[in-house]
Order: sequence, then C-alpha cells, then structure tokens
Amino acid sequence: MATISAGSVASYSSQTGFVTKYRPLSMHFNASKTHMNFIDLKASSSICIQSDASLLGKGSIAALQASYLPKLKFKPGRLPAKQSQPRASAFKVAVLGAAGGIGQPLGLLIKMSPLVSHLNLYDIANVKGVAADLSHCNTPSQVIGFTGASELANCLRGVDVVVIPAGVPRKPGMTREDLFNINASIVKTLVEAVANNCPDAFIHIVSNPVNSTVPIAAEVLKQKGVYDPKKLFGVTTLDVVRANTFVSRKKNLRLVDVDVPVIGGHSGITILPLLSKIKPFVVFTDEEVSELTLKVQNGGTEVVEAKAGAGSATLSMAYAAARFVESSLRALDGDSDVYECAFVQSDLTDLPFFASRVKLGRNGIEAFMSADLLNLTNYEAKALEALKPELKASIEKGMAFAQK
Ligand SMILES: NC(=O)C1=CN([C@@H]2O[C@H](COP(=O)(O)OP(=O)(O)OC[C@H]3O[C@@H](n4cnc5c(N)ncnc54)[C@H](O)[C@@H]3O)[C@@H](O)[C@H]2O)C=CC1
Ligand SMILES: O=C([O-])CC(=O)C(=O)O
Repeated sequence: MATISAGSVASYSSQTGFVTKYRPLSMHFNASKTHMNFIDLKASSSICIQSDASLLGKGSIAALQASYLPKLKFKPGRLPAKQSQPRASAFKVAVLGAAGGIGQPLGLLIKMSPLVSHLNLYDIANVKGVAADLSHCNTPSQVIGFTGASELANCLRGVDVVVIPAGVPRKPGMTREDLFNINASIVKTLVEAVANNCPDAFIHIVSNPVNSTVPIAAEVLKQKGVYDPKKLFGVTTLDVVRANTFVSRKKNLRLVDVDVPVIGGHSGITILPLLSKIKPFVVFTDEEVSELTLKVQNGGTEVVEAKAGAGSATLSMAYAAARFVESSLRALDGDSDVYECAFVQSDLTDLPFFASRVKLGRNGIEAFMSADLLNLTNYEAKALEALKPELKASIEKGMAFAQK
C-alpha cells in the first residue's frame, strides 16, 4: 500500500479536533514503506489517513491531501510503489515573540508542518537559542532567529503568514484589558514593520487584549496605506478548541466530530460559543448551556489562576495558533474548503470587528458564515446583545490609541 509518514506524533493526536471541513481519503500512509515523510520523528510509525490521527488532526490531513496529492499525479488507491519526495514546502512563516511561552511551542508545531519552507523567529530576547534548537529537527523548513529592531525587517521580508504572540501575559487578578498599556505599543510597532516589509501577508494577532490589538493593527495598516481587512485576523481559535473539548467531554462525543462556532470577541462575556450551531446536532439543557458557556468564557482565567503568576495559556494556545496557521497555509495553497473562527473586520453586526466563522482562501477571507447568527436561541440572542457594549468599547479604545 502507498504510504506517507506522519511520524511518531500520530499516536498522540487521535483526540485532536482541527475541525475544518474534511473529506476522508481511503488510503493508508505508512512511514516504513516510503520516504514521503511528514514529520520524520520516527520513521517506523504510521498513520491511517482516513482516521483522525495526525499531528494536527483533520486539518493537517487535509493539508497533506491538498499539498501532496495533486502534485504527485496519482489517484488515491493507485500510488506508484516508489514515489519521489513530494513537492518542496512552499510558505514562509514568521513568529514575532517567538522565544515566549506561546512562541516556543508554536515554533515547534509550525516546524512540523509540511507546508512551511522557511520559519523566521523574532524576539527581543533569547531567540537565537530557540532557533538553533528548532533548526535541528529534521523537518523540511529552514529556521532562522532574528533579534532586535535592526533584524526585524529581514525577518519579515517575503513572509506569507505573520503570527504575533509578542507581549506580556496576565497574572491572577488581571483582566486581558489590563495588558493594554504594554501590549498596545508592542503590537503597533510590530505591525508597522509588517506593513513596511510584508504588506500582503496574512497577519495573525495573538497578543491580548485581542479585542483592542486587532483594531490597533487595522489602524496602523490603514495609516501605512496597506490595510486589507481580508488578511487581518485576531486569533480566537483557542475559544473554539476549548468549546469543542468541554462540550465533547460533557456530552460524551467523539472529539473529532465536534465543532462549536464561537463568536463575538476574545475576553470574558464577549466570548460567545453558539451551542445551538454545534456539529453534530446535540440537545443541551438550559443548565448545560449556561455551564458550558461560562466554562469557555472563563477558560483563560482558569489557566491563569492554575499557573499562579507564571503566565497564561501557552501550550493550548500554541496548539490553537498552529491550527490557525495550518488552515491559513492550506487556504494559501488553494484548498477551497477551509473554515475557521476569527476576530476580523465584519459587518455581520453593528460592530466594526466581530469574531465569526469565515471561509479562507488564497486572498484571505472569502466569505462570512452569516447563517451562524440566524435563529439564535433566546440565551444566545441575549448574550450577543449583552456583549456588544464591552466589545465596542474595547474596539474603540484600540482605534483611538492607534489614531493618537
Ligand atoms: N489570543 C489568545 O487566545 C491568547 C493570547 N495570549 C496572549 O499572548 C501574549 C503572549 O503570551 P506568552 O507567550 O505567554 O507571553 P511570554 O511573556 O511568555 O512571551 C512573550 C514574548 O514576547 C516577547 N516580546 C515582548 N516584547 C516584544 C517585542 N516588542 N517584539 C518582539 N517580541 C517581544 C518577549 O520577549 C517574550 O519572549 C500575551 O499577550 C497573552 O495574553 C495568550 C493566550 C491565548
Ligand atoms: O486568559 C488569558 O490571559 C490568555 C488568553 O487569552 C486565553 O487563555 O484565552
């Protein structure tokens, strides 16, 4: 049987839920019989591509399908016995804030993507060691570390996707808003550099408060004359990841089947999981809706408190950000079946920015999944109205900061 390896990582990902649309392939991938290695950590392990087992879950399987299969000129089930190396990975990704709690595991996950040719890591401190370390992984991408303002332009030139997790995290007792004073300036400076050096890139803003840092980024890009609202994203994937995890646990569902759209923003009550729009269809009691909604809204704070001063979510965030990077790369690679939630410029509501499910394509957002906002339950409709004043204030605060 024809084979593609996902390396030993296949074993720890059977529960992952990179839930973008996915069509199974009826083909087995087995590293022991081929050199078409995805991760190459352990050449003897194998994955079955029609299952959900891969490093990045279904999304990554789709990436393999999208990036390898069309170029290999074979049909599923009719692979040649010997197949040469798949096409070179194509995309350049930069991570700004790459030596931090999120940046390091995120760098590792991106290093494992078959779609990445160059991984540029930037930080104001300690990034050369992180880059040297990661560069020893025998996956295709070339890793380079950049540090200090003088190296930022070189880090960004020619990049397709820029992820920005630079900035300070919360400590117990703080809200995400409390990070504004420090992180607003960091994001502003970094996005100015993005505008100057890779204005066509997809920009993924992770730094909090996302409800304000995304409007800041938009204003900076406008001032530079390079704003493309279809390519600027606040990363809210962690809310979806949490919602999927909590709901599947509560209702005993297979994680890979569960997809909960999460709308609004990325802070407290502005995070609104739409349980009525879950796939597969599930009935919830009122108590379950309220318990699950609060749990998702409080997910970040739960981690901040458990870490007791040592920061906020880093590993689950790296996982979520890697999923969003992978989805973006698949979209850039021509996959026409990529859907993610993100906080973006939007006219779905009367707010200028709003998180919703969007369809991604080569040029960024191709469509808004406006149907998700139809036929909301009373609970959801009320929660949506209740979140608007807080979200509006955070958006305006960000815009005002950048216009100053
Ligand atoms: N969008 C989301 O769902 C989530 C967002 N976050 C946010 O991500 C941000 C980063 O969190 P962590 O990685 O845990 O923090 P961290 O403190 O561990 O890492 C931040 C990194 O940014 C670097 N940095 C600071 N200023 C910089 C600049 N001007 N240029 C480049 N790098 C710079 C630091 O040197 C550090 O390495 C925080 O603002 C946090 O609130 C965290 C979790 C989830
Ligand atoms: O809660 C925080 O400060 C970090 C964050 O955004 C999250 O974990 O969702």
